[in-house]
Amino acid sequence: MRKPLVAGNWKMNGTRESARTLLDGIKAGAMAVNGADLAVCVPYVFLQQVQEALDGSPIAWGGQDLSKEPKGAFTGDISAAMLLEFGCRFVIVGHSERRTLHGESDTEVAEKTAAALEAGLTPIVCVGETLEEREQDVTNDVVGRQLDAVLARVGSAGLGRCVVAYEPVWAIGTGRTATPEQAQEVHAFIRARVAAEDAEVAGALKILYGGSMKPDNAAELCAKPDIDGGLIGGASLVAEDFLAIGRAAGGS
Ligand SMILES: O=C(CO)COP(=O)(O)O
Repeated sequence: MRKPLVAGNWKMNGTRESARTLLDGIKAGAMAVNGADLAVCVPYVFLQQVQEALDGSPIAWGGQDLSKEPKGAFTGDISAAMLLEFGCRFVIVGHSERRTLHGESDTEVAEKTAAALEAGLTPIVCVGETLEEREQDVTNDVVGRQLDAVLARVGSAGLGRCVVAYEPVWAIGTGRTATPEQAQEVHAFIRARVAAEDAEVAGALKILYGGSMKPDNAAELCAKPDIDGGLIGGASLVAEDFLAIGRAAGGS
C-alpha cells in the first residue's frame, strides 16, 4: 500500500512574511490530513525559517534543485550536504522549468538524482512531455527516455528510493489539467517501465501527478490506481488549498 504524498513546490515565490503565514496555516491544518504525507519544497533562502517552523511537525521539507557536485567552485549552486544540514528530506530534481530554462539534460538530471541519493535525500524526479510532444504522440517515448536515464544511473534499487513526479509541461501553471485518464495512462506506463526492471520496486514506487492540481480536481486524480499524490505549484501557496489537496489525496 503506497501512502500518498502531497508536496508543494513553492517555485520562486514568497517573502519571509508570506512564508511565515503560509507555514503557520499549513501547520495548523496538518493534523486533519489523514492518510497522506505532506512536504514543502521551498526556495533555498527560506530553508532555515522552514526548518525552525516545521521541526517536530508531521510536515517534511526540501529544496527545489541541487548540484551534482559535492562541493567546490560552483558559484550559485547548492549541494546535497547543504540541504541535509537544513533538515531537508526531499529535493526536486529535473523539474521541467530547470530542463527548459537551465538546459538540464537527462544525463545531468540522472547525476543530480545520484548525488541526492548518495547523501540520503529523497529525490522527487520530474518527467513529462511538452504540448508539442503530446500532439506528436511521443509522450511515452519522452517520459521513457527521461526515466531510463535515471534508471541507467542509479539502477532500480536507486529509483526505489526516489519519488517520481509526472508533470505534463502543458498542464503546469496553465490551469489546464491532464484528465485523470490521461494522467493514469502515463503513470501506468511509468510503473510498467520500472516493473520491467524490478516488479517490487515498481509496486512500491510513489508516482505523483503535477500540473494544475487543485482542491477541486485532486480527489478524482488521486483516486486513479497509479496516482499516489501530487506535486503542487500554485495551489501550494495557499494553505487552505494545499491542505484540501492533502485531504483529498488521503481520501478524506
Ligand atoms: O510545476 C508544478 C509543480 O512542480 C505544477 O505547478 P502548478 O500546480 O502551478 O501547475
